[in-house]
Amino acid sequence: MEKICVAVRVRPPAPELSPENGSSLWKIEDNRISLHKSLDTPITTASYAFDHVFDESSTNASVYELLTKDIIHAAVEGFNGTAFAYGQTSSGKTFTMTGSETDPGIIRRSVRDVFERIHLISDREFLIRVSYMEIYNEEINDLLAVENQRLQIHEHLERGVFVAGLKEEIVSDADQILKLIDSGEVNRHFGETNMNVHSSRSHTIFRMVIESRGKDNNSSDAIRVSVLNLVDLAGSERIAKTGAGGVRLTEGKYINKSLMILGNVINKLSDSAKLRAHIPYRDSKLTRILQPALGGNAKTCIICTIAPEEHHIEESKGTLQFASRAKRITNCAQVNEILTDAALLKRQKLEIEELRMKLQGSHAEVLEQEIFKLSNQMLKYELECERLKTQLEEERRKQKEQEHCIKEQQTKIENLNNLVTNSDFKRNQSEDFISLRKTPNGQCNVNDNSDVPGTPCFKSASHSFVVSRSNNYSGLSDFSPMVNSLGDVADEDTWMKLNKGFVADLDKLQFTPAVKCQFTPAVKCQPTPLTTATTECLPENYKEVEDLKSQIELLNNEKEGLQVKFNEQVLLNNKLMEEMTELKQETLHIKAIPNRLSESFANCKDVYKDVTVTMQSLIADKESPTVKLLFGTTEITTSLLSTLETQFSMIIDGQKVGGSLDHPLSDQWETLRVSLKNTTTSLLSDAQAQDEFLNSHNKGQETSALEGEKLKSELSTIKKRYNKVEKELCLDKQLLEALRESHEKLLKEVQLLKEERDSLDIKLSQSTQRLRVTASDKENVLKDLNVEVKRRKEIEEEIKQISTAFATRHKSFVSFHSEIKSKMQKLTTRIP
Ligand SMILES: Nc1ncnc2c1ncn2[C@@H]1O[C@H](COP(=O)(O)OP(=O)(O)OP(=O)(O)O)[C@@H](O)[C@H]1O
Repeated sequence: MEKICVAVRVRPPAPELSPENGSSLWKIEDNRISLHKSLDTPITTASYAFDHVFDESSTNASVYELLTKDIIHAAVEGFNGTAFAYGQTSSGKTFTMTGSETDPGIIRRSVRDVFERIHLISDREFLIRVSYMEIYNEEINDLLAVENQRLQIHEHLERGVFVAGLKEEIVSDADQILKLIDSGEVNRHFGETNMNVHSSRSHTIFRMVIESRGKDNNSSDAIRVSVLNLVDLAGSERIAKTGAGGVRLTEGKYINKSLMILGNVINKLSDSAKLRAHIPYRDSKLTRILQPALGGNAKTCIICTIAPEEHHIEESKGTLQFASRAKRITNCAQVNEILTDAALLKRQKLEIEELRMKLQGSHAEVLEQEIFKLSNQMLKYELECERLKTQLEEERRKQKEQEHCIKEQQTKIENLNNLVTNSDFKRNQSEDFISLRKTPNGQCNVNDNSDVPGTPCFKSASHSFVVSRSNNYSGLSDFSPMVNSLGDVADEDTWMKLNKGFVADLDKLQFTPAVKCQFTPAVKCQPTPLTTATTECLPENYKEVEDLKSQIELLNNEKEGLQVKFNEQVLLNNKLMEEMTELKQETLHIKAIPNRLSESFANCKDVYKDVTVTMQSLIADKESPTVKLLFGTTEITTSLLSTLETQFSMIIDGQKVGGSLDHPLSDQWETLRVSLKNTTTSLLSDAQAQDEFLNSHNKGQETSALEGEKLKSELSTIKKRYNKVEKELCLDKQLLEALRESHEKLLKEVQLLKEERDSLDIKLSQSTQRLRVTASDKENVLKDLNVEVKRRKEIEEEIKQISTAFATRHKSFVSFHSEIKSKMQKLTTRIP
């Protein structure tokens, strides 16, 4: 484990502002930077120490030499490496990473240094690939291929986190890379703000993948692959100071948000491991890409840049606090090797041979193997747990999708039900109307005097036929454009919190309402045209409506069946979760075993020491060969015991211990137990023989007899202790056996559960398929119904026209009738 290397660099004051207050308020002494009030009084609360502090006169060459060089060299050796610049806008990040013509920055120096280094390594051959990307407004663009925009991040078991579709150029010399960088720079987003005429509006990541292998083509040689990331972050900015508006404002908001997430990640990582909760790497593309550099397996350095001007003091303090927290982060860098099968085999053989040499003639090997086996088992459990966890999460996601799908179906069915109810109601109305219009013998009584001029009034109760819109429609969410929803990010308060190490509540910064509605307009915004229809049913359509109704009932039944299956699936998943918890507990038990073994072993060591001390005290002639042999044996055994103790502590600390896995567990324990017993018994019997010998020679001498008694009692105490240790060992063995059995049982159960889950998965997918078919059926039904409604409307229109024509004709008939009548009256009056 090694800490991230953190340095601070103060840029020279801007020419137009210099000298603002005579001299800088920041004082640098060795690797410490502190804020001084005027008259040179230091402010104690604002004093920070880092790995390096570079003052205004420092050059990129010195920064590279002291901070980055080692990481670049390590990258050539196979370690992942990352260097990035962090700081407020215009504080000198790009100057540090890219540099100027006279003083090239870290990126250019690294490129040259990598090739110089490679030329010095004569026994390996190298393959270098480079890529250059930027994260602009939370979208990844390829700077080496402009057509590659909005690239996605993916995760792979072996490759880790990677950007899909990013162009990687294979290069053979430094100049080629520098040309590529120049071409990439052209595509980078820069913009002018009040703070910086050439301000980076995106985070850029220049990446070199360095692969190497031995030149002699030895099959035992592994391929080393390391990734070197050189990152120039965009600077945090206060909108009031940058005077940003329009595009610049949007960019500023995205920049501040991603830096805030980076700050959150650093905060969480700087907490002690116990307090550390979930690290929110996934909250931004930047933190996802930098994940290996932050708490991962890379060698990392951060250069935090600050502006010396007095009006930037608050921002500079924020940057220094960020740097202080970053300093607490530890990474676990290791050479990244890809081993071929042959290389792996050869390497393991060598390791085994080495161990054998080390522990030759001792039983420690058995213990070693045991330890290795145990650590392997633990690793296996942990991997299994991780895998099950991922599966479970996937399962839950599927469930949610299913739930969502079922809800949608429910809404549709409810709409259809409404429609059918509505149609029934209208049908009743129609029937009432028709029965009103019919004479008792079934004939239409259109000439009924009570209804003259007799136009049928289908609209009489039209308002009661209007069905209200579904909730889905009326409940459209108000969504604002994405940019406005980011308002929280860019305001100054939030910015200040960011700089003071405040952990932002990211939920506030989510785009949920706007984005959700943008992505699901079909679901949210779909109107339900049928339910707004104001139509009436005619008798000839009853049957069709009845058919539709029964179809809908069928669909409802099917939906209920699916719901039941879904509930079953939820239950099963819960069960799986319980099993997982049990498995975890088992793993904890197993993890505790090395501790217990270590204790038993320490006891064993004590007993052995007691035995040897007693033996030595029993022997009068210190120069005898027995004594020499005893001393020799004691030394060897003690050193062996110490080695084993170290191995145990390594296991407990979670380090890897080499060994072979050939023997079964119980055999190893048995061998150890027997060998310990034999050794101790032989030592004891020797000691007893010595005891008897001494006794026989000192017979009659009272003092010696007493001494003999004392020694005897000591020996019996030792014997008792030995028996106790032996029992403990037996118990441990039993415990291990029991744990192994329960683990096997659990594995079987997990297998069964997995099979069950798979079969449920299949059922679920079948159900989903059926649901889809049902949905399309429903769609068809809806279409039919639409057609029907249209037809009814047309009929209604026709009836209206007929009624109007009838009314006109009736009117003309009435007027004709009255005309005739008046004519007849006139004629009648004329007739004498
Ligand atoms: N150490 C330095 N020596 C000389 N000039 C510097 C130094 N650091 C920065 N500058 C100058 O200060 C100005 C701002 O620097 P730079 O563009 O590197 O800032 P930045 O932090 O990358 O800003 P932004 O985040 O807006 O991109 C530039 O004109 C740069 O040349």
